[in-house]
Amino acid sequence: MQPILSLRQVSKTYASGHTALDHVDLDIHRGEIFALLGPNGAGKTTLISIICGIVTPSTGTILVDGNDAIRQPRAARSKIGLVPQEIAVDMFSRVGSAARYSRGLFGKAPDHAYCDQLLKDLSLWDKRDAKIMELSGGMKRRVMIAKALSHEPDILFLDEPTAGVDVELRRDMWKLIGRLRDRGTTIILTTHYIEEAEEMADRVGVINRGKLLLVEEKTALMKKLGKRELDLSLVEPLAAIPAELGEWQLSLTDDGHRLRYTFDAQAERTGIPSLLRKLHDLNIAFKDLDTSKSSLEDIFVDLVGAQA
Ligand SMILES: Nc1ncnc2c1ncn2[C@@H]1O[C@H](COP(=O)(O)OP(=O)(O)OP(=O)(O)O)[C@@H](O)[C@H]1O
Repeated sequence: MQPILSLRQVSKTYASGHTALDHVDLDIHRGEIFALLGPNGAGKTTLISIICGIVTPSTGTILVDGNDAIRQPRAARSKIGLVPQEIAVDMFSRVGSAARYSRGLFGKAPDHAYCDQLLKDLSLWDKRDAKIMELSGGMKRRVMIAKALSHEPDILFLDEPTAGVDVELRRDMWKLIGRLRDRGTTIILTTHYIEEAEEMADRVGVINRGKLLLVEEKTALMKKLGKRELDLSLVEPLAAIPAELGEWQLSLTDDGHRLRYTFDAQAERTGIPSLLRKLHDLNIAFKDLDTSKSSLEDIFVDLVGAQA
């Protein structure tokens, strides 16, 4: 299937001389949730702004559902809903009219039933007569989403959708994004909450200093780079790892009180039973054991750290 969004060799050097994007190639599949991860200043907002026609790229081409974002900006933009990082709405307008008004800006015929349904889906229906300034931060964010969806876009960009919102609202937001995807909307979100990508995304892209370092299926990425660790708290500290334990990948921490075994999370045989037997044979006793899995966060820190 044709990608819904296709970027080729997109670069942006601002007038200041700063290169915010450096030859980015990216295809987004129809109907997926794609999370773009990157630290502050990595180029995420610049990338979204270019796709939405807000910033002009220095080089490169962008096709939005077959429309050239530079030569056919209106057609390209009509396919996209954008929820920016900053809440930017007319605080005096009423919730009920915000989506209807935004729809009009895209030149779409009024469809009150559709706009009302949006408010219901976003749990804003009870607030339809409230002024936007009377809403909580989380509710204002929902209004931003209603406005972004008002013209029935196929692609929804969410720039840091849950920055500064509490845990409960974040979970609500994730559910909402899941529902939108179920209805066929392609969702691209930027985040520096790795947990968000881990929870939601089908694919993950990692960007740092304007370069797209990697694009991968989330589960494949976690399989490929994921490691597991088994930590044993020893009864007696060890000065060194005995030679008899050479076949396992072990390290000593905590002044020899802790023996750590790192193994491939996906391997058929973990090697743990044989390691425990060997420890028993060597009279190395432990009082506690703990396992952990490397998260997307560990993988991300390794990737970005390697580029530093
Ligand atoms: N208009 C501009 N003129 C000059 N430099 C800019 C401009 N806009 C952004 N930059 C710089 O480009 C780089 C990328 O910024 P961008 O906002 O795209 O990053 P980001 O990944 O979205 O970061 P954040 O998560 O902090 O929003 C930063 O170093 C930023 O200072």
